[in-house]
Amino acid sequence: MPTTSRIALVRRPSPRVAEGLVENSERVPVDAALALEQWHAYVRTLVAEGWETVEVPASDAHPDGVFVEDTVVMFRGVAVVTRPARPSRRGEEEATARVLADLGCATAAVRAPGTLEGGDVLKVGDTVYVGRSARTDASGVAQLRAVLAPLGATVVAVPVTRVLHLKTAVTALPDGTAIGYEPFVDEPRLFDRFLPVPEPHGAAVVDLGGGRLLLSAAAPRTADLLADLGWTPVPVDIGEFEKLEGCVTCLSVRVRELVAR
Ligand SMILES: NC(=O)NCCC[C@H](N)C(=O)O
Repeated sequence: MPTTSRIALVRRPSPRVAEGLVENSERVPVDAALALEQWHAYVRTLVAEGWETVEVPASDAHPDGVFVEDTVVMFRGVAVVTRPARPSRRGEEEATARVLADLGCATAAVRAPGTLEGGDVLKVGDTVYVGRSARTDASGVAQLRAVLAPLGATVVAVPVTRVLHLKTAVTALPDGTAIGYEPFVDEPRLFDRFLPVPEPHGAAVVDLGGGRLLLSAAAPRTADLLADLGWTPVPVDIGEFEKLEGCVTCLSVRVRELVAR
C-alpha cells in the first residue's frame, strides 16, 4: 500500500550555474552567488511549509543540475527516470535515480533515442498531461504512456511550441483547474478547466498542501488573483533561475507517495 509522504528532492546549484541553457529568451548574466542564496531560501521555504527536503548529490559538471524536476516523473510512488534532450544535461538523472531507489521507489526509465524532461509533465489527478516540446519527443511521450497507463493514468499529449516546457506555461491548482499564461499556451482547450493568469511567471505554482501555493515573487498580480480565489500564495524570489528559463516547479521533485517495501 502506498503511504503519503512530504519529501521534496532538491539539488544544490553547480558553481557553473550561469552557463545553464537558454534557448527561448535573451541570455541575461546570472549571479551564481545570488542563485545559491535564492536556492537556500527556496529550500528553507519548503521546510517551513512542512516538507522534508532530500538533497540529490550536487554535480558541479552539470550547469542545469539544479533543475532537478526534469530528471524524473513521479506517479503513485513509481519513479520514471527521464532522458534529458540536451547533451549538457545527460547524466543528471543518474543521481536522482539512485536517491529514489534508496527511498524504496520502483523505477522505470526512458530509453534512447527517446527524450523526456519532467518539466513537460503535469499531473492532475489521474490525468497526466505531457508536453510534446523541443525537449520531449514522440518516443518520450509514448514511453511515458506505456509505463503510466497500467498504473491508472490517462496520458494526454499537449503540443508545446512557444516555451521551453509545458509547465513553463501551464500548471494546476489543487482543485484541478489548470492555470496558465495564455500567450504561452498552444492549446488551452485541451484542459478541462483553464484559468488564465496575468503574468508569465504566474503560470507555475507548486501545491504545498493545505491550499498553499508556492509561486514566483515576480508574479504579484497572480498572487492577488489566487488569494482572491481562496488560496494562500507563498512567494519566493527565484529571479536568477528565471533568467535560465526555470520556474518554481523545476527546483524540486515532490514525492507524495511511497510504496512500503
Ligand atoms: N522544469 C523546468 O522548468 N526546467 C527548467 C530548465 C532550465 C534549463 N536552463 C534548461 O534549459 O534545461
